[in-house]
Parts: sequence; structure tokens; C-alpha cells
Amino acid sequence: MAQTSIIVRLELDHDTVSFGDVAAVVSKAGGDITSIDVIRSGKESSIRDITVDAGEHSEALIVESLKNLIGIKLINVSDRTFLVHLGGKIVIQPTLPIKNREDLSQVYTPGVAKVCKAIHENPSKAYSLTIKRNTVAVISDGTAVLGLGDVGPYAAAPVMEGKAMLFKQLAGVDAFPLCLDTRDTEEIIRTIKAVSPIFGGINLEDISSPRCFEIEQRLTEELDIPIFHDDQHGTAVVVIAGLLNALKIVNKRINHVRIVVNGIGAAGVSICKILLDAGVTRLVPVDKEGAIVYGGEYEQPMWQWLAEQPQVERESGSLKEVIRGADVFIGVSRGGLLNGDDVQSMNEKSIVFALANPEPEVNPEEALKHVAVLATGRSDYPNQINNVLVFPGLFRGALDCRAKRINEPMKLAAARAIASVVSDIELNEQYIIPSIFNDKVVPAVRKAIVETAILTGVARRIPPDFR
Ligand SMILES: NC(=O)C1=CN([C@@H]2O[C@H](COP(=O)(O)OP(=O)(O)OC[C@H]3O[C@@H](n4cnc5c(N)ncnc54)[C@H](O)[C@@H]3O)[C@@H](O)[C@H]2O)C=CC1
Ligand SMILES: CC(=O)C(=O)O
Ligand SMILES: [Mg+2]
Repeated sequence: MAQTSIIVRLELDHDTVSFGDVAAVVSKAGGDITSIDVIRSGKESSIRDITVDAGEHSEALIVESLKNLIGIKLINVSDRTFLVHLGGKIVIQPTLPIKNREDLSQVYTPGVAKVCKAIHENPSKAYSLTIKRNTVAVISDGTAVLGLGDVGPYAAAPVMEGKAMLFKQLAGVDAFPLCLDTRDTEEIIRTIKAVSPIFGGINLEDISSPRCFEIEQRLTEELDIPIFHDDQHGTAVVVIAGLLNALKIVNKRINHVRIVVNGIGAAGVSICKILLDAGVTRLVPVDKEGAIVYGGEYEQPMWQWLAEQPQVERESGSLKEVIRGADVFIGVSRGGLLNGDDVQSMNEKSIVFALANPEPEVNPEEALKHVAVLATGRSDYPNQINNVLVFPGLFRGALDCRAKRINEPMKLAAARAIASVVSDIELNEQYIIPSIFNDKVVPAVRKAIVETAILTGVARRIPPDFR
């Protein structure tokens, strides 16, 4: 169960209540006091901040129980998750200080003018003389934010800032969040093209399907920097990495297993494509209306494309029907769609990747009773399958070799690189995918991206360590 951490400031009347009473009440309500800070201490009363870890559903009960404790005055309750967001999560910093007029005349006018002229004469110098070399835009219109859906551009910002932090911390990439107040496909394309000169790559994020497909395709055709829709391809890459390792555990072959993918939106379409590229022969894509079948007719062009692939099964049915006998379930839809019985109806030694965020398609505790391997998109269970394993190293590599685009071979190479970080000796049901804190991941993905970009002719520069 997800943990939440709250900080409660309380005043204790020493005649009526002891700290032991407070601790007992918190524990009874399901909380765990992890630290105590004395803010003020007096003879009659004291003020303390207590940090309490609790299951996400216990928080209200803990606060209510403390409020009802005689001799306690509850001064404030703050949620640590909100506290880490105060003021936003990233800043921009200059690379050198401006200490005097000479510095000023170099970094700014008049000195800067000759640098502008040099770039005007040779635009590729933007890579060496501006931030373009190391800067990526994380762009969303807020229409498919995690599994929360269409929450708009303001509410999308904490996720985009989070992605920017991860880019920087994990791969040294400077990423800037841009949340667009439009959902018009043409306007989004125009806006991204207009802001693109300063960026070395574009990470599209949480833009709902099917608009995301056209936006990405058009930008790829019309710009010469890599455009990568993270929810499509980052997710597909990390899923295939996890699947390759999970199949080793259950001793099944990718070209034999029957795979149900639920939620044929941005992530689902891309997952289906990469599965087909990887040799899957029995695929059941499912969306709200049930299975998308071979030979069916669909308005959505990507669904129609799937319906024309012979590896897609012919049998229609609801998710609960088609999941029966499946070897693998991959959910990128929304939380709480399946129960333990549904998972039990799968083939023996089943693999379940319930990746909807923040709530998985099936309760992990329920699923664990019936599966051989379980993964979720969350950090509070083993096997976190999340695109954060992909985008930092992928863009590190793409920027370093100035890739024009990210092609299919580069994605498959990145997937194999992630899978290979878990050695055969380490591999087990609880460890099919490396942690995002495993410092081998980003270098492995970068290497795979650079090597494959060079091999497939999309690299415009050979990084020194590849010469
Ligand atoms: N763990 C990870 O790394 C990632 C997880 N996700 C999660 O996957 C989910 C989908 O994300 P996107 O593809 O970006 O969104 P999207 O909005 O493009 O696609 C969602 C799809 O799910 C379908 N859907 C909704 N309810 C359904 C139901 N009851 N049964 C079957 N299909 C249903 C929708 O019709 C849509 O086609 C979200 O929960 C998101 O958090 C997405 C990207 C990465
Ligand atoms: C992880 C991610 O990108 C998502 O859930 O949308
Ligand atoms: Mg996303």
C-alpha cells in the first residue's frame, strides 16, 4: 500500500496529556512516528512537530484521533509531498558569474554580438555556443496526465517538473517544462516548431491519443531534432525490457506467448508495435469496447492498423473474457479494472504488468497470489516498470550524438540495454527490471542509443568516447 508522510505540529498540555498518549493514538490509527522535533518547550506546555508515516487511507484517521485527544491542540498538518513541491522543483542557474564590466561585455552586449553573427553564418554552431546541445523541452497539453486524465496544463506542471528533475539528476540533461494552454493539434505543432530552435530534443508528455500520434509524426517530419513521445515509446521500451526478463523466469518464449494489452492509447499502441517487432505472434489489444480484432473496422487509424496485423487474434470479447488463458497481461489503461479471479483465469506462470498510474489495473496484493511475475508503474512495489528508466539515458545518447531522430532499432537497443543491467544471477520474480537508482542504467541506454544511431545513419556527431 502507498505510504504518505505528514508532519503534524501540536501543542501538548503537560497536566493533561503525555507524549506517550500521542504515540499510542497515532499507532492505533495506523501511523508510525518517524521523527519528533521540539519547537518550543515550557513547563506547562510544549510544541512539537511529529513526522508520521501512514498508509494513504490512515492519514485522516490519525489527524481526527489527535484532534480528539484531550490536552492536545492541533496547530498545523502538512503533507510532505506538498512541501517538496513548494515553489516548484527546478531552477535555472548561470554557468559562470558576471563579476565585472568585462564579464558583462562578453556574456552580453557588445561581445555577444559576434557569437550571434557566427551562429547566423553557421546555424549548427548553436550546438556548441548555446544551451541547445544539452537542453530538452518536456511538453504537455495536460490532456492525459498519468492516469488522471485531462487535468489541464496548470495541473500537468508538477509531473513535467518532476520529469525535468529526473532528466537532470539521472543524465545531466537540462530539461524545461512547457505546459501548453491549447489542445488544438495544429496549434500545438505550430507552437512546438516555433520554440524548437533553443532545444536539442523534444520530449512530448501526457498528450492524449489519438492526437499525440499526429503531433509526434508531423514534428518528426518537420523538425531535425529528436521528437520522442515518452508515454508511447518510453513505456514501450521499458515494457519490452521487463518482458524479456520476465519470460526468462517463467521459461516461455516471446513468439509463443499470448499477450493481452489493455488500453490502446498512447502507451498501448506503441507497446503493441514494439511487441510485434520483437516477434510476438498472439496479440490481443483491448480498449473500452473490448478486444480489437483482426479483420475488424475501426475509425481510429492506429486501431485499424492493428486490425490489419495477422498476429492480432480474431476472437472478440471483453477484457474479463479475453484475459482467460493469457500468458501476459499489460495494462496501460486505468486503475481497478481486474480482480484476483481475473488474474487467476490466466495461463499458469502468468506475467502481469499493471502499469496505470497511480492506481494499477489490479490491486497488487490480489494479483500477487496468482501470478509468477508482477510489475507496476509505482515505486512502492518491486519491479517498477516506468518510462523513467528510458528517457534520461535515451536523450543523453541522442544529444551526445546529435541524433536527427529516434528510430525503431534505437528503441529496441535501449530495451535490450535495460534488460541486460539485470544479470542472469540477479534475475528473480522480484527483480526483472533495474531500479531507477541503478547507476548502470543511463550509461547502458546511452551507449545503445549512440551505437545504434551511428549504425543506422541518424547520428550527426560521433561522441569522443565512440571514436
Ligand atoms: N508505468 C509507466 O511508465 C506508464 C504508465 N502509463 C499509464 O498508462 C495509462 C494510459 O496512459 P496513456 O496511454 O498515456 O493514456 P491515453 O489516454 O493515451 O490512453 C488510455 C487508453 O486507455 C483506454 N481505457 C480507458 N479505460 C479503459 C478500460 N476500462 N478498459 C480498456 N481501456 C480503457 C482509453 O480509451 C485509451 O485508449 C495511464 O494510467 C498512465 O499513467 C502511461 C505511460 C507510462
Ligand atoms: C509514467 C508516465 O509517464 C505516466 O504515467 O504517464
Ligand atoms: Mg506520462
